[in-house]
Amino acid sequence: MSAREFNFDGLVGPSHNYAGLSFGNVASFSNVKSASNPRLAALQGLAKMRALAARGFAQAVMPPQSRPNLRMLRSIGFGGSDAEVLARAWREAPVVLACAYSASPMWTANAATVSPSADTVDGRAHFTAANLNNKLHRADEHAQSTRTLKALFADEKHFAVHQALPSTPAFGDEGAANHTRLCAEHGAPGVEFFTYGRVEFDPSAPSPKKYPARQTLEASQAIARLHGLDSARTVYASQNPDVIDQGVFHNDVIAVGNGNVLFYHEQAFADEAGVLGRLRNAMEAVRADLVPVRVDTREVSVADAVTSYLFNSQLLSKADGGMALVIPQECQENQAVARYLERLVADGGPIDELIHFDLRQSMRNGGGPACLRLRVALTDAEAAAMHQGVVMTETLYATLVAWVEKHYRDHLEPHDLADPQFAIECAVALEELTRILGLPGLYDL
Ligand SMILES: NCCC[C@H](NC(=O)CCC(=O)O)C(=O)O
Repeated sequence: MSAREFNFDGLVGPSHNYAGLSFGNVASFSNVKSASNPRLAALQGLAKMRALAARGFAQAVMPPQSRPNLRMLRSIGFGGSDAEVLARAWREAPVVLACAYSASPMWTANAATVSPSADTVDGRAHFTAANLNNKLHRADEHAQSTRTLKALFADEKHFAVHQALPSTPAFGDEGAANHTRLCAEHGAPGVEFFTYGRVEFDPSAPSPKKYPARQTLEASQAIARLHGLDSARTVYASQNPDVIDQGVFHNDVIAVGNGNVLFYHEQAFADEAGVLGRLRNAMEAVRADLVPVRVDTREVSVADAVTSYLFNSQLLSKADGGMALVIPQECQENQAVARYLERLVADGGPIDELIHFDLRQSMRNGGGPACLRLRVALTDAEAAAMHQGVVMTETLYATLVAWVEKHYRDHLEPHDLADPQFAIECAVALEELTRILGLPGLYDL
């Protein structure tokens, strides 16, 4: 059956800020407490959505989550009126207040793992919201992610939306950032490729020493079961723990796949040859040949990959049969990466075009083009059955730009989070957004 891959990009929320909350994510740590520009962040994200939609790629928008997360603050003992909760949290636990204000749901690659209907036993598209339990500021996202996915993909004839896995270290799950689908074409059965950083019940398995491994094998296996995947077409691979310790906190910082192409760094996996062998075998079952595009360390070091986010790119199939790599402009500012990319598109391989965007506001928190989008391959019938108000069009783009310009601040510093007026501003903005997107009751306020 023919299908198209929709990219659901996260709309950056009005409280986008830099709080250094993600230990192991180099950019987040280095920009702690610097001033952010939520308006610019949202406009940069929207510009990417619009440009890709205008090129004919299927593009949709995923709404932000409601911030501040007063429910979380109240659950840990901050009481009284909303203003009192915020004032006391600011006084006693400013980092926790920043967690309650994080706009991190903008990185929708972490919202869920998605298995298209061509891969699942019941022929429905399956979604499991990621519990993101490794970080306080992200650990509550799954509740709204589930709610949002249920609102967008409500038709149970076509879609199954699962609750997040139990929120315990054994089931650490970061969603599609550690999940890749390889296939001959989006509508055909594919191979689902899960990467993990740690195995809870095998202490002898490789794991990083310095930074946390956010995804476990047990979580990936649970998702494959929930989605009803065929074990012959499901591959698990350990990330290389040494690269996690160099800032590769998600596999999508060092590898990206699309169609039958896997673009990856030679140090991405603990056992490169074994992984490629298993992928090749699994792909035989779907009559597709794996095309690995391997980047050697002598061409691009892991450090250059982490600062430029070369692999946190989107790899998109074009109508002409080629593939475009959607990269952040940091790739062109890094000499080794820029030189590599020139050769890549000239060498006659599957990737023949570069599309670059200024996503600096997101990049400063460690989120590149790939972090900002959730891939959902949908047949025509499924695409017609999902909520239509989020599909990116020129009209929606213009409406959202006007909405951002009306509601978003262009300068946000840590102390602004203590201002009760700011919480009201955020609530008013999202209330209007539910009307723009035609999603009344989206938020459980
Ligand atoms: N897929 C990209 C995710 C980036 C995200 N950054 C953050 O949450 C940084 C937030 C801050 O530090 O304020 C993370 O590490 O999970």
